[in-house]
Amino acid sequence: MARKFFVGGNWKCNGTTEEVKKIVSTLNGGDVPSPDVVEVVVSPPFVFLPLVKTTLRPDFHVAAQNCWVKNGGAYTGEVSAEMLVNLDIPWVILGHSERRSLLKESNDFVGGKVATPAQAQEVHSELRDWLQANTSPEIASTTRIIYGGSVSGGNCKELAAKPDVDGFLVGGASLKPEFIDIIKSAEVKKSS
Ligand SMILES: O=C(CO)COP(=O)(O)O
Repeated sequence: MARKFFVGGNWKCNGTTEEVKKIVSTLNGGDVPSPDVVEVVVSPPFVFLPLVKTTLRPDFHVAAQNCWVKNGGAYTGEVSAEMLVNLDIPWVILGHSERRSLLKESNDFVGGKVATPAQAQEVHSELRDWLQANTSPEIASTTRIIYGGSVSGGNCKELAAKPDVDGFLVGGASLKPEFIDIIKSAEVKKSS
């Protein structure tokens, strides 16, 4: 498989210590395809990173939700990439649309409105065409283009079946047991 399916769980600004322990326990008990079929990364709020990192099953990875563009210094409230690497967290979500929406830009598909599988495929295919024209055939064929916006246990299989949907960034549903079903949707790729 040229592009391994990717499932990211963005917990956004949610959770208490007890809730985080519960989510981790659900994930740890979930029966999911092996890491050669799907790469799973969950992204808790900064304050829970060490807890999740030390308690989450080793076949799942942990990401931060943002990081500062510069090294450490007089940047109150920021977290640098160096700090994440120091915690052995080499993943980070950068440029999430909700960070722009804090400044009131629209965010139509997040939190309730899902694109149809055909719409997702159309946009992903155009992005891949752009990569083909502007980078290289190798980059175009190996870059994973993941869909985010109201992915759920109910719609994940149909979305995953589209050839240019290489995975998901899941928000609300990543806090629920249905996240396991979403991870399982990677199996669709094996039969396509
Ligand atoms: O923003 C998203 C993933 O980071 C999508 O969020 P929802 O799945 O809650 O719509």
